Amino acid sequence: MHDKTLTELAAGLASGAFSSRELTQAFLARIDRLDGDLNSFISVTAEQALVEADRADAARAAGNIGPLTGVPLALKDLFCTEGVKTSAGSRMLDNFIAPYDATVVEKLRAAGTVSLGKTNMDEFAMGSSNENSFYGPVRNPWDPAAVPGGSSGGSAAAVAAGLVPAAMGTDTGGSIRQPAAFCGITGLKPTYGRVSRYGIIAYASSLDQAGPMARTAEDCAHLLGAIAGHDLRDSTSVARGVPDYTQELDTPLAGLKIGLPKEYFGDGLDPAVESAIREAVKVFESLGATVREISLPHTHYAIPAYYVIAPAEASSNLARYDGVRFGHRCNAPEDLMDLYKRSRAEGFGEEVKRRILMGTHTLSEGFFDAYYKKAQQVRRLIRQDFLDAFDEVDVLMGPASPTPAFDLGARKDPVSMYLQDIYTIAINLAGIPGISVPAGFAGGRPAEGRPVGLQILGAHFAEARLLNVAHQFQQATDWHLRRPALAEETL
Ligand SMILES: NC(=O)C[C@H](N)C(=O)O
Repeated sequence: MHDKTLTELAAGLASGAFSSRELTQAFLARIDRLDGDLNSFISVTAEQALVEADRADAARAAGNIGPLTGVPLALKDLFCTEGVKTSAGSRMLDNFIAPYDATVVEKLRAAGTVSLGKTNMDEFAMGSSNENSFYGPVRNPWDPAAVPGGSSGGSAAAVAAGLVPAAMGTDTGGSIRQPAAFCGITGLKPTYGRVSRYGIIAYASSLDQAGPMARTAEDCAHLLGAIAGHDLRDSTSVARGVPDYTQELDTPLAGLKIGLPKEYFGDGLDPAVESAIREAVKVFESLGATVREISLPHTHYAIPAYYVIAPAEASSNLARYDGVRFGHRCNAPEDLMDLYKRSRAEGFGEEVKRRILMGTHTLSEGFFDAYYKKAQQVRRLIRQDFLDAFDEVDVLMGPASPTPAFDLGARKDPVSMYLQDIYTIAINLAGIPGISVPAGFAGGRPAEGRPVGLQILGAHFAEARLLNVAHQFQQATDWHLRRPALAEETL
């Protein structure tokens, strides 16, 4: 069962081929057997999952069902889940049991899905390799020497290894798309405001957005439909109807106008990644699309702008972890100052501290105009680049990441890690949606056989179009059906 897509599993449940309990048990057994080395889960909530599965089976028997009733999935460990540890990959929240459900979790539960547990991630979603987790690194199912990407690395690895058919991630600067690319799965970052952020542990509030990670675009379409929508508890969620994202999947692509941003094919792009992307573009041409070069002239400002804005917002969001109300508290504090200082020094890891320091500096008096304000102005120019591009073309395409997955421990310098985000970050700054789909494999050592992701970008709220374009590609190719050897293992 583990080799089926979410859509196929939903059909199997509907036809009575298996029950949600059987499905849930099968995936739990796989997690039990295969996750020791992968480390993709922080918490497995087996007991609760079986209760939810039985509830789904009972609902089905009563005829009270939706398209996702009884389907298992997993949640990145920054979605608050009532009564379940929600750590954000940090020692700071290792003892935090969330008192309520995030809106995404509430919606998934209302849709009848079954959560198998919480997946590993870079601490507070800061990272591109999952090496910044308090719970240890995650391994890439395609090659245990490689990272799975980050920060939603646990979600990506769990789906790629067939431990769960789908998982939720979040994307602030690439955290869904880059790990999806590294692990050979499909990951969608929706438009900012499409999905409620209520109950998602905040990193950079003007950029954070939740989205689905699964085998196929079709699976992502079902999941996005379940989690999208306006929420009074998140003032940045947009009051706009949620379409049926599966409806346009089969629309033919004849006449589709594709733009290739020339800045996404420049220095630093791995040749194997480039050739996979160019081959993928040819597939679209064979489906009747036209292709032209586009320029996004402010692209090179995206990383500097993001690494001012994101740490600034993080330094403010993370001020709440003070050891007083919840989270890690140091032993025997001498006074309040000592409590703050030691709780934070012990609770946060190195990268989180680095970003809090950077953010506090750029927001401090005398520096605000030079850094934060300027970065916001640059952000506006970056957004305008995309708006101009979408006057000319329907979608943009390029690589999700400049390289395939790199080796664990290979990038020690934080700047070289930040450069990983070169093709993903501008999308968050502009607030537009983006999807990464499997598009081939790298050749040559050490990346031989590691997946490559094609990134497809659309205008604000063009998710249905992106899913259509991605689905048509998946009808014409089989990259998304390839499995790492680990995932072939049956029980
Ligand atoms: N959170 C993300 O989207 C990942 C990004 N690499 C960051 O560290 O900020």
